[in-house]
Amino acid sequence: MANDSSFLFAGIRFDKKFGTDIARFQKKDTDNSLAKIQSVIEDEENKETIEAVSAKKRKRKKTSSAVDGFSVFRSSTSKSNKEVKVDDNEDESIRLKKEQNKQLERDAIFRKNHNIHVSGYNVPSALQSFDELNTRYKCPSYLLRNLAELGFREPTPIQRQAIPVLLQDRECFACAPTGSGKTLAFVCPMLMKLKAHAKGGVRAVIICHSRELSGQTYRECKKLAKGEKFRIKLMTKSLLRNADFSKFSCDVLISTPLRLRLAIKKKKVDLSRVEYLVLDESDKLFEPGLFTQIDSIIKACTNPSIIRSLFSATLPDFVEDRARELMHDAVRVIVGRKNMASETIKQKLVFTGSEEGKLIAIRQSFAESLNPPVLIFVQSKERAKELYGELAFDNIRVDVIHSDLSQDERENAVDNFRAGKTWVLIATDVVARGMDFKGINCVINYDFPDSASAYIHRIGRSGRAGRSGEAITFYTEEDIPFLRNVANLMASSGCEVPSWLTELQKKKWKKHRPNRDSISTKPVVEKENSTKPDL
Ligand SMILES: Nc1ncnc2c1ncn2[C@@H]1O[C@H](COP(=O)(O)OP(=O)(O)OP(=O)(O)O)[C@@H](O)[C@H]1O
Repeated sequence: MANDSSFLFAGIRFDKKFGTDIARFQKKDTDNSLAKIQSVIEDEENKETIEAVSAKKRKRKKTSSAVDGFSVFRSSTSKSNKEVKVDDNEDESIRLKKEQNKQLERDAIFRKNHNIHVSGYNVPSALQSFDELNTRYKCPSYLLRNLAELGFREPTPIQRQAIPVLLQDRECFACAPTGSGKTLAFVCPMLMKLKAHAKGGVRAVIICHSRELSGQTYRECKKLAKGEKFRIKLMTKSLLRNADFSKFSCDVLISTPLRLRLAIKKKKVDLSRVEYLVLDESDKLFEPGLFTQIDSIIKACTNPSIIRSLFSATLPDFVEDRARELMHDAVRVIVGRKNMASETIKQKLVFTGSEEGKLIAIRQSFAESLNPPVLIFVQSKERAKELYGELAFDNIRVDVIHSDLSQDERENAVDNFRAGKTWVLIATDVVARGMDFKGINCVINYDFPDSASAYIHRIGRSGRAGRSGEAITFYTEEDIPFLRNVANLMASSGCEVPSWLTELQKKKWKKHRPNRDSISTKPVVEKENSTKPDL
């Protein structure tokens, strides 16, 4: 089964470019207004009703004319009961078919208005509102209350479509822009399906690529589950070390791949009863470094009725292939276009000439106007330390996060930045994905990102949940071969890009991490002694 993908989408046409599934509406639709489209449907409905009535009249006329001269008022009772039954059944099935077609049309128009594209057999209608969670799926009141308390009034497009898909026990792989609410899109149906706490091993698993994201997802789950006694666990170092996994039981377990794999191998955690498995940031999880761990987790989840889902803001073809190998009868949900930067972010490219130029540019820009919070990305932990060493004494509340720090230090760095105690956070790609720092005003790519997905995820730390944001990308001579790739991403998300940029030569973007000159301007001895000041 693993390698036979064709049956997964049996009965559907898999349109990678999504052009055809909306084309027929584009033909009719010159004005995007839903009201207008709906009135067209209603007109169509009226027309169909009128046609159906006249057809019935014609039919009746035909029946009566057939008996003309015998009795003009001859009623249908003159037909045998069997004939009447066949007629009624036919009418009923025509009516049902028409109703189904109308619903499909309404669904397609609704999706088009919310920029949702789906592929898959029999995809459930998207949610019109959170109220439908109750009317269609009997959503428990604690969850509706929590949604309201969190201020979530309307579902986001990914939530509108992915929630009903998962609630109808369909596997799903989904791609939606950064900051568009994917976490709720998988946590909400998971809690609804689990219903209440139950004993019996691990019931649901969410895998996140980093400890920071696992912690954040854990907190989001807790917020959504408030008021219901679920056992939600985060696989921390101490849990991994101290738990008796032979008796381990929880409703939702959130973990990084490495920790869960260790728990499977060394502690024999039992995942055979897992009913829901979510791979968040799935393209990252399927990268070579993590794939073996993910593979062993997937294999350990042996429950035949498991529902698996994959979510990310970037969905490369190799992940789609994996998803099709892995999943049964899956629904593919794409919001907007695949692999696109969020449209709410104003993006800029700045030529700095050299490494020195970058430092001058950043100092100048902070001196002119520093509008915190600002997140700065560099390509390695060494460079993060160096830049921190430069900015730490510039009278700016700056901190740094990278993988050499202890877990506590990493958590403190994130918490202080979230709380506004830190204005500028220097980071490696360790926080480029998934992290929800509310209200980041600006992301600076101090070092050019090494791939399209790195660019999309890094800048996606700003402009979240419909807010606006800004992203500035520094480039030097070394980055010019890859400039066009960023320019294309900028253009496709609606930013103005000078034409010379998009006319540059095309170059395949393969992990671009050149050896850059040191950021540090301090002599070596002083550099070694520089410590991190308290915030
Ligand atoms: N329906 C909603 N209405 C308003 N805000 C929402 C809604 N759903 C989620 N949010 C908020 O949107 C923000 C982004 O959500 P989330 O972190 O789930 O995004 P994401 O799509 O997973 O992003 P990324 O791709 O970067 O991981 C969060 O602050 C979350 O609380």
